[in-house]
Amino acid sequence: MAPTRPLDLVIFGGTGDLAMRKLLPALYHLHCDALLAPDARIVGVARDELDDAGYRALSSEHARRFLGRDFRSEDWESFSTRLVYAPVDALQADSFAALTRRLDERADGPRVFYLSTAPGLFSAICRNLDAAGLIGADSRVVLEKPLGHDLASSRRINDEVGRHFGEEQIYRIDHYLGKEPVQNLLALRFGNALIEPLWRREWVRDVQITVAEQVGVESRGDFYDRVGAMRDMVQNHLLQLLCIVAMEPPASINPDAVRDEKLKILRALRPFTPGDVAARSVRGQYRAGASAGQPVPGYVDEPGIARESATETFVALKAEIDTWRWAGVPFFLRTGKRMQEKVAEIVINFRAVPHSIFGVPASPLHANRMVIRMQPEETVDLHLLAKQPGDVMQLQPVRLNLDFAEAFRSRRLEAYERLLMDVMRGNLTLFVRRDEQEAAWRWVEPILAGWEQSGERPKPYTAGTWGPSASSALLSRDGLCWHEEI
Ligand SMILES: NC(=O)C1=CN([C@@H]2O[C@H](COP(=O)(O)OP(=O)(O)OC[C@H]3O[C@@H](n4cnc5c(N)ncnc54)[C@H](OP(=O)(O)O)[C@@H]3O)[C@@H](O)[C@H]2O)C=CC1
Ligand SMILES: O=C1O[C@H](COP(=O)(O)O)[C@@H](O)[C@H](O)[C@H]1O
Repeated sequence: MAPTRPLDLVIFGGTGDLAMRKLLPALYHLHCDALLAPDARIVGVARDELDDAGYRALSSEHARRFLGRDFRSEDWESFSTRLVYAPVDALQADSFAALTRRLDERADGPRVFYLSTAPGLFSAICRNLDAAGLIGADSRVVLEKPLGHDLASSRRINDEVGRHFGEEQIYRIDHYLGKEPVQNLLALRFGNALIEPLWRREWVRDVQITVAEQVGVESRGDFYDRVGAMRDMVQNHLLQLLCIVAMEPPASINPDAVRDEKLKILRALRPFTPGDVAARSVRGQYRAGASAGQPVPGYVDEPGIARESATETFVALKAEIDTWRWAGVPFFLRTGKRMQEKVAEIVINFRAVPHSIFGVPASPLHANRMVIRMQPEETVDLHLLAKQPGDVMQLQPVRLNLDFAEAFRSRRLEAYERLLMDVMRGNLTLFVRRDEQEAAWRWVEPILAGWEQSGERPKPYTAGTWGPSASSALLSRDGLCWHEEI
C-alpha cells in the first residue's frame, strides 16, 4: 500500500476515550508500517489547555495501556513527533483561532476533520470551522456514530453538516465495515462463482447475525444509558452487516454502486407494525452474574447508570427482506453486552437436502452451514456431511475451515486503520451515505417506539449467558435455534 499524501488530520475530541483507545493506536500502527506521509500531522483538539508536549505525554500514557505489547518506546517517540495540539472549545467561535494558527503552519495537502465528540457538537464544529475559513474543497469530515438519537435528530445533524461540507466530503464511519472479514464477505460473495447461485431463498433457510460482547458498559455508562443496544449497535453495525450479506451484486466496487445496493436492502426491510414488536423483537438487560469466571455487577449497578434504568443491553430481532431473493428467509439479528462469549459472526443456514438416500430422514440439523467469524478469530467454516471411515455408510458432520490468519501471514489492518487510510486517501466505499443512515433509522424507530409504548421493562438475563430465554423462543417459533444451541 502506498503512503498517504501529506495532510493534517484534526481530531476533535482528541483527548477522549475513542481517540486514545482506537484512533491514536491505529495511527501509530500506520506510522510503523510507513503508511503515513513523512510530514502528515495529527492535530488533537479539545478544551483542555494543553501544549504539544502535554498532549504527547497524555497520549503516550494511554498508548502504553491500549497498545500493550505493540507499544515500542522508540517507535512511539518517532510517531509522537506528528502529534500537535490546539485548545479549542467547539462552542466558542473565537477559540478556533488556535486551530487556525496550527493549520496555517502547513501550506499543502488536504485537511481531515475527525469529529470524535458527542454528536451534539458536530453542527457547532462545522459552523465554526467554516466561519474560520478552515474548510477547503479537498477537506473531509469524519462523523462518528451514533449520528443522532432518532431519524429527526440525525436529519438535523446531517442538514447542518451538509451546509458546510458536500456529501462527497462526508465520511460517516461504521467501524464494522472496516473489519477485514466484512470486506472478505464481499470477496467471498462476488469473487467466487459457486456462492452466488446458492445465496438466495431457494437454498438459504435462515441467516443469523450475532455480535456478542463479554464486556459490560465499562467506563461509558453515562453515554450508554442514554443510547442502549439498538442505537449503539443495531441501527449501524448489525444493519450494515445485514446489507453486505443480502445486497445484490453491485456493478463495481465504486462507493455509490455499493451504497446503492445496501440502500435497496434497507428500504426492502419489512417495517415492524406495533403488533410485530412483541412477536419479532426481544430486548434484555443484564443482571449480576459472572464473566470470564469473575463475578460482575448487574447493569443498574454499573457506574453512571440510573437505578431504574430501562435501557436495553441486549436486542434480538427477526428481520424480513421483501425481495425476490430473500422473501420468506428470516434474518435474525442479535447483540448484547455481558454475554457468554465475545463473538461476532454471520451464520448462513442452508436448507436440508430434499431427499436423503442414506436411510435417515434429511434433517435441518445436518444441513450445510456457512459460519463467517469476524471475532475473536477471522475464519470461514463450511459445515458439510462426510462419510465416517468404516464399512458402513454413516454420515458425520465435518468442517472445511478457512483461517485468514493462516492463509495470509502478513499483518492485517485493524478496522480503524483501514478506515483512516480510506479517509486520508479519499475512498468512500466503506462509509455510510446519508440516505442509508436515514433508512436504517426509519426501520429501527417503530421498534424503539413499540418498546416505549408497551411500558414493559427489558427482560432480565444473567451476565455471562446468551441473553434472555425469550431470545431462544424468537427462533423456536420458526422451528429454529441459535447457532450455539445446535
Ligand atoms: N469510545 C468508544 O469506544 C466509541 C465512541 N464512539 C463515539 O465517538 C464519540 C466520542 O466518544 P468518546 O471518545 O467515548 O467520548 P469522551 O467523552 O471520552 O470524549 C469526548 C471528547 O470531546 C471533547 N470535548 C467535549 N466537549 C468539547 C467542546 N465543547 N469542545 C471541544 N472538545 C470537547 C472532550 O475533551 P474536553 O472535555 O477536555 O473538551 C473529549 O476529548 C462519541 O460520538 C461516541 O458515540 C463511537 C464508537 C466507540
Ligand atoms: O461501536 C461500538 O462498538 C463496540 C464493539 O466493537 P468491537 O469492534 O469491539 O466489536 C461496542 O463495545 C461499543 O459499545 C459500540 O459503541
